[in-house]
Amino acid sequence: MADLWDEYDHPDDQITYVVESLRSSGVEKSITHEYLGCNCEDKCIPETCSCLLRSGGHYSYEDKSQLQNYSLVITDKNKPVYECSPNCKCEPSRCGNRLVSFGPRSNLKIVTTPKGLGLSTERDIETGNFICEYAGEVITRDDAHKRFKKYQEMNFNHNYIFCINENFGDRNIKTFVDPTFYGNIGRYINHSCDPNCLLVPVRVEDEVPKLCIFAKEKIEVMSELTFDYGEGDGNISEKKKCLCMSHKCRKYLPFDGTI
Ligand SMILES: C[S@@+](CC[C@H](N)C(=O)[O-])C[C@H]1O[C@@H](n2cnc3c(N)ncnc32)[C@H](O)[C@@H]1O
Repeated sequence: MADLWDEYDHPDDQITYVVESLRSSGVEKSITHEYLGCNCEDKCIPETCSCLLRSGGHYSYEDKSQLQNYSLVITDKNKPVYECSPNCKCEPSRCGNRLVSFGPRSNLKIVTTPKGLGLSTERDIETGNFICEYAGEVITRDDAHKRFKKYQEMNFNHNYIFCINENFGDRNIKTFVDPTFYGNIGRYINHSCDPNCLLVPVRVEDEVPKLCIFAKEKIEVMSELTFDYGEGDGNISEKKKCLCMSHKCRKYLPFDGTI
């Protein structure tokens, strides 16, 4: 966290900009550090790198110096995606398994939309490219419920609390992120029932995933970036009318009734 920086800020100074998610103390206690990282002496390749061998995805790229052009390729949906981390022995400048830990892409812009503020791009984006993390406070399920109720009582216009629900075999993992007061540029991404982005949990250094937004398709300059809040079982929200205007619109914002 200490070295990470990005070029963005919030238009509202009541919101604190954080470059990556912060963990509330209740969440910190549940972290296990069983896996320490790979022992690759040179670059990491899928056949030998222990991070890539345990990962459900890898990045494909032409030129290691062009991070913005990396694309995520999911190879096994039943495994979490793991990036190499400072615990790994590989040389960061040669390792191709590090992307989201370097922060969001450039040329993102906060815009005004009928859904409130939104996020758009001032440059074309290719399929699979990384956009940014949906960063905020990682909170417990209990806290998510309490905060949601509190924010409703305070008549907040928007709900930012997001729950990602992952299933790996018998294992179910729910991660709750709240960027209401501490968040990054990702908190402005609106929902669409026909989105151009996708949320993928990526693990760097620990088992609490970063909620990472990738381009689902080629995105043209000045397009609004959206993802489907319902994909990972979605945000915690009241039934609110969806304004995505797509022909696939499901009429209401997704609501996660399972949490
Ligand atoms: C993560 S915030 C997105 C940024 C927000 N629009 C803002 O102004 O800060 C999620 C909230 O934005 C609004 N929103 C997002 N997508 C929407 C949609 N498709 N239709 C209507 N409202 C939407 C809802 O109020 C939702 O609770």
